[in-house]
Amino acid sequence: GWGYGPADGPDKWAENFPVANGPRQSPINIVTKEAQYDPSLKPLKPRYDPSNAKGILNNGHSFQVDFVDDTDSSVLTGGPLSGTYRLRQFHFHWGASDDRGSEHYVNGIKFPCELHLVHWNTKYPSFGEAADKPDGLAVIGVFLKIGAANPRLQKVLDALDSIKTKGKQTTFSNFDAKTLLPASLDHWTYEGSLTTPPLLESVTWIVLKEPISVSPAQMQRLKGLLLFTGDGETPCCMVDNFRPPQLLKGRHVRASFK
Ligand SMILES: NS(=O)(=O)c1ccc(O)c(NC(=O)NCCc2ccccn2)c1
Ligand SMILES: [Zn+2]
Repeated sequence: GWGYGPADGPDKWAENFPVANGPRQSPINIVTKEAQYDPSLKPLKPRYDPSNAKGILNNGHSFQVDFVDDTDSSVLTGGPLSGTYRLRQFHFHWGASDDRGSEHYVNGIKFPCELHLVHWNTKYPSFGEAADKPDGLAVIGVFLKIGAANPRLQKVLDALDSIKTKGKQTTFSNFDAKTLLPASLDHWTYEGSLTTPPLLESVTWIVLKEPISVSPAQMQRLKGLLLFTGDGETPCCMVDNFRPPQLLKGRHVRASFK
């Protein structure tokens, strides 16, 4: 399988996933001066139902909180999107130390962590069907910066102790993903891809300008997760699970704000 180490990491992904060298790969470095304000972008409208939260899973390269996505009760509309996108899961990327961890950069600045809220276009019958269509997915990226402890993260962090190793999952109910979003929904948007294999070029990226806070102690708990291992193998810490920025290849980033 793929991972983030020297033998199976981002520099090796093109061997099994040639789209890694494609025209709309993610993440990217967002150069804010080159992002054009687009007044036609509508306000972003995340409408999430906390009762759709289902479970939390250690998938071996991150952990994700999964949502029931068989109705339109937790959806994203607006921004650059036409149509309705259903919330499927959210997950994080982070570093071994706080000087790295995010996938997107802003003017070359890295954040210690980045949250991704993954949605799929309901014009398709399922996530799997949507995952390889050019307008199939929409991911909201939220930067986390070191500061005051973020009480909204606590419930997620408290669940990590029960999913220490790859494949472990546990129920995770009644969680409002909207509480993880910052006050402002100002964003940059561009056409990109999944940032992990299979690197499908199906994602409309919506990267929020305003970060949310995370304390050093809270970051520490993320780093305590074990990954890339199943039970019984030598445990190693799940850290540095981020892909570096990819070439723009002629793409334009739009801004929803002046
Ligand atoms: N990091 S990201 O771009 O937000 C992102 C979002 C949703 C995803 O499914 C992935 N990647 C991921 O889950 N890869 C392994 C499972 C998979 C996902 C899609 C199609 C086939 N197999 C990455
Ligand atoms: Zn991600």
